[in-house]
Amino acid sequence: MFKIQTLNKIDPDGLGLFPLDKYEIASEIPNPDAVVLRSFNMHEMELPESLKAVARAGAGVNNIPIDKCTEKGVVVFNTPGANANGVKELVIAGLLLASRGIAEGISWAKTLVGKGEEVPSLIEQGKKNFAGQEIKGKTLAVIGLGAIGVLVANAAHTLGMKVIGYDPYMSVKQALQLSNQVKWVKGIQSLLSQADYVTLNIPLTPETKGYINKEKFGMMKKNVRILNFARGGLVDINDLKEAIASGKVASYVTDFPNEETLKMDKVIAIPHLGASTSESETNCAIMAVNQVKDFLEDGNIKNSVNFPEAQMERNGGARIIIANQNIPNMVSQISSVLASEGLNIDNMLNKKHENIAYNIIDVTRPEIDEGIKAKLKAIEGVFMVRVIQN
Ligand SMILES: NC(=O)C1=CN([C@@H]2O[C@H](COP(=O)(O)OP(=O)(O)OC[C@H]3O[C@@H](n4cnc5c(N)ncnc54)[C@H](O)[C@@H]3O)[C@@H](O)[C@H]2O)C=CC1
Ligand SMILES: O=C(O)CCC(=O)C(=O)O
Repeated sequence: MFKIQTLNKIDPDGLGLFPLDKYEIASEIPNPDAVVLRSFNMHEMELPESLKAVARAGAGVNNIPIDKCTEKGVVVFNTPGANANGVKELVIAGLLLASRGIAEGISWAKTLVGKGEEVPSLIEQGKKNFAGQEIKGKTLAVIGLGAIGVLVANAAHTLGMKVIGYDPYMSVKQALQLSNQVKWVKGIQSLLSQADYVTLNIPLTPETKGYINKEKFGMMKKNVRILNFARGGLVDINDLKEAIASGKVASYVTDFPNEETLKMDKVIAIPHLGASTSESETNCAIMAVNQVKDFLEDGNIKNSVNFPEAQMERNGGARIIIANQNIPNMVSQISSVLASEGLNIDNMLNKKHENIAYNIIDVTRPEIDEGIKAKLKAIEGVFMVRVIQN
């Protein structure tokens, strides 16, 4: 039986893919083989020795201690693109919220409760306070042309915006999906100096923390509107406060409010709703669960952020999976151990990601002695071994 711990509510269409004759699933469960989560912060959590996989039903993995997981041989998965359309739609709503007094106007209209027959005329008198601008013809700068950024860029173009994008690491797959009407800009200064609107669609990492700061505000035009549906930590909040006070920033729409931004003028705070649609939740959960199953049952890896892609058809025999440091002479030491046990390698895959090598080895015997694990683990540089019997 595999044990799955869920740290957030995971869509039942996904969780239902774990067959109950093979899997036990609970929010609290001793010795889990895998954790499935959304935004739960795992940084303070002790990682159980039994843990083999962590699956983020979503894109951002800044809530997961990736380095700690890697050291322990725990494979971390995410679900690239599975919620991108949900976020794109909310970013488009954000463009409109940043342009018109929609949020402020709605709050004001509610204050008229009790005014009876005067309400229609009060509405007509008060609406002048909430007038805005149209997005057509304005320039949107998209920072991060990944799954979400590309969808936002293409959609904004169809709404009549001039769209420019910046992503020094854009993948070929994303480049092929980007409309040829979106202008790819090489330098951040050039990008920001043209923008009426800026949308952030990059991950939060130690390198991108405080990415939008005093220096970047300095590159922007007056009255710029900023959309942050990526992570709160990407924006330096003290610098934002100054930029709002000086009139540089006309509106900051964020899916990640905190105590400070909630109190600030010109901030529209949304309670992290980017991926909160039934479609996104289902897509993410299905993808996360399928990836965990494939890993636990067959050692295959798809969409991991810390391990290489590795998929190999089973041959009907037992399978050994081994993770080791990516250093010379490992494969020959591993095969020597297997040969000394009289095991014949039928098929083998060796893949690398940064300083990790991952091996899938199928042998002809249907079952192998678990004791072999100790011998393989004793090889210097090997940090994870699993035997999957047929
Ligand atoms: N509000 C919400 O509910 C959601 C928020 N997100 C956030 O949005 C982020 C992006 O999501 P996806 O587009 O799905 O991820 P993705 O991985 O497909 O795209 C991220 C893109 O950012 C680029 N990038 C990384 N560092 C950069 C930098 N310094 N400058 C410019 N580009 C850079 C990458 O090359 C990549 O193309 C996630 O990491 C997550 O933090 C994602 C999903 C839901
Ligand atoms: O699960 C959620 O609602 C959060 C989605 C998100 O922020 C992400 O996928 O990075």
